[in-house]
Parts: sequence; C-alpha cells; structure tokens
Amino acid sequence: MFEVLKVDHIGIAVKDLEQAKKFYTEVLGMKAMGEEVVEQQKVKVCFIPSGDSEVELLESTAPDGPIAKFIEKNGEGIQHIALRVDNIENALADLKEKGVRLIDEKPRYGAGGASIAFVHPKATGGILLELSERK
Ligand SMILES: C[C@@H](C(=O)O)C(=O)SCCNC(=O)CCNC(=O)[C@H](O)C(C)(C)COP(=O)(O)OP(=O)(O)OC[C@H]1O[C@@H](n2cnc3c(N)ncnc32)[C@H](O)[C@@H]1OP(=O)(O)O
Ligand SMILES: [Co+2]
Repeated sequence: MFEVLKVDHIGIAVKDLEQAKKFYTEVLGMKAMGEEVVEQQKVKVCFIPSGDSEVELLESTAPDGPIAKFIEKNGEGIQHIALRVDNIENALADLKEKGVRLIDEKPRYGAGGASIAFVHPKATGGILLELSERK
C-alpha cells in the first residue's frame, strides 16, 4: 500500500542554472534555496519553493547525463514531474506488480536526502515521473 501525497516538484532542465534562477528570483520574486550537486544523476540543482511544492532547476554536470541529453533533444524545459509518496518501497513493489515500466527498481539518492525512483515516460503517457519519499 502506498499513497501519493502531493506534487513534490517540477523538474526543469536548464543550460545555465545561475541565469535561469534569476527569472524566478528577480522577475517572479521567489526565494531560491541552496544549490546541490547530485553526482549519481550528473546534475547541479536548485530548489525554489512555491507553497507546498517546489520548482527544481537542473543543470547538467556531464555531456552524457540525462539533463544534457534532454536539452540536446528537446531544448530547455520541463524534464520531469515528481510526486511525493508516503512509502517508496511499497510504491515500487506495487507498480512492478502492475507491470509498469520502471527506470529504477530500487530507490536512489535524491537531492536533500530524499529517496527517489523514476518511472519511464512510456508508462505514464509521456511524462518522466519521479517518485520521492522524505523521511
Ligand atoms: C536530483 C534528482 C532529484 O529531484 O532529487 C533529479 O530530479 S535527477 C533528474 C535527472 N535524472 C533523470 O532523468 C534520470 C532518469 N532518466 C532516464 O533514465 C533517462 O533520461 C530516460 C527517461 C530513460 C530517457 O533516456 P534516453 O534519453 O536515453 O532515452 P531516449 O531519448 O531513447 O527516450 C526514450 C523515449 O522516451 C522519451 N523521453 C525521454 N526523456 C523524456 C522526458 N524527460 N520526458 C518525456 N519523455 C521523454 C523520448 O522522447 C523517447 O520517446 P520516443 O521513443 O517516442 O522518441
Ligand atoms: Co527531481
């Protein structure tokens, strides 16, 4: 059993994190949190909270990383949507049982210490879906 709790964040692929951040902070007047490099995903990220959810800006740290590949193919823009779940182990077991195509069968390290796993866009109607649990 698991439950989806909320939209955790919207992941936006950008070429230049500093530059992209300015739109949210200077134009929209939002407050950016600190940056973090997540080596496993080959990204540098910055979260910008909005109410109970966040915008996640992602800049690639390597030319073969998922964000670099996404931008090469599609240009900058929304790369994934993350839903917060109450129990990611249960969620993955449940989706697997339902035959849903998973990218990660086991939780991986996510920014800020979250446990995350990705579901393939072919299984969701075209959206790369991140599941995220925070203890
Ligand atoms: C730090 C962390 C956090 O929040 O804590 C993060 O967010 S890390 C965020 C960055 N990390 C990740 O994205 C990790 C998970 N992503 C991946 O494993 C990969 O990017 C895949 C999603 C499997 C795509 O891989 P790759 O680009 O090699 O595959 P591909 O180009 O052959 O794409 C296969 C099909 O999926 C589609 N496709 C690919 N990426 C997509 C995306 N982001 N959104 C929607 N559709 C997408 C392609 O158009 C293609 O469809 P057609 O066949 O119809 O043309
Ligand atoms: Co994310």
